[in-house]
Amino acid sequence: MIRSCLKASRTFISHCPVALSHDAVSQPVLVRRGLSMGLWPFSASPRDFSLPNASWNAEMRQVYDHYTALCEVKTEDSEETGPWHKLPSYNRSLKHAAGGVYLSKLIQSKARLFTRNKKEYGAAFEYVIFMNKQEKRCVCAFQAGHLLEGPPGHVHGGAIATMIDTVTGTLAGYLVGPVMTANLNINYRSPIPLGGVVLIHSALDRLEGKKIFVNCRVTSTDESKLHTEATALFISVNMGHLFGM
Ligand SMILES: CCCCCCCCCCCCCCCC(=O)SCCNC(=O)CCNC(=O)[C@H](O)C(C)(C)COP(=O)(O)OP(=O)(O)OC[C@H]1O[C@@H](n2cnc3c(N)ncnc32)[C@H](O)[C@@H]1OP(=O)(O)O
Repeated sequence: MIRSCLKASRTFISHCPVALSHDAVSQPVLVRRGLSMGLWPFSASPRDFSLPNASWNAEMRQVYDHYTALCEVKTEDSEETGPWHKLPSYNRSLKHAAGGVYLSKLIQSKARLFTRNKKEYGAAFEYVIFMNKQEKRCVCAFQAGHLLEGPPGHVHGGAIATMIDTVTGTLAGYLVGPVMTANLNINYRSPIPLGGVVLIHSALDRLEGKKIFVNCRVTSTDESKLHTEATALFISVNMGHLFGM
């Protein structure tokens, strides 16, 4: 069983955008693997859910174009990489999931990332995350679909919390490797209209041993309106923790 867990974790590791070296199962060592996902095991060309689609409104597209331009600085001679990176986003993390420790094969095969479990464009979580590793921060453009309604015409607080957990967790994971959320503190300041686009800004506050403290602000795209503020604590875990070992 331990061998199958290790195999599962290695499969997982080798397909993370920011992954650990193979001998990092018990001792994380960060290895930047770039954004290529060419060896993805589930299909020849997995869908990157963070690419523009027909459901994106003009504001969402505008933010995407703005940050994409900051990713690629083209000169006459060469195409340099800017300080920002667009992260790809897939709906499955694991082929073998928890190595059979907890999950039945049926559940393993059907498991999907919560925020990417709708095939219908625009129905729920449309988002794209841009990472700035130098500044240890990221920005997410989030367009909330009609299935995320809470108060009439506005986004459900749980859906907002999900996105905050996702963005802050992605930042923490990008910077230090596998993490789990230990604490999430949220203040809802003003409601987010359904179908609207907001920016979710997240930055590293500090690292204390295994603890990663991250802050987060959800604002309008022009940043004039504050919708939500949050702080999050993530704990660095080894792959064994994720697989119940
Ligand atoms: C792997 C990534 C793959 C990504 C690829 C797919 C891409 C898509 C990206 C989407 C990104 C989504 C990101 C979502 C991430 C979740 O939503 S995770 C799910 C929700 N979280 C959980 O279920 C966590 C459940 N809790 C646990 O497993 C364990 O309690 C923890 C949090 C891992 C900590 O356990 P532990 O390692 O034994 O830590 P422990 O030694 O007890 O404590 C370490 C330190 O932290 C402190 N601490 C621990 N808990 C707390 C707390 N709640 N409050 C304050 N301090 C605390 C302790 O006091 C201690 O402090 P020091 O004494 O060192 O000063």
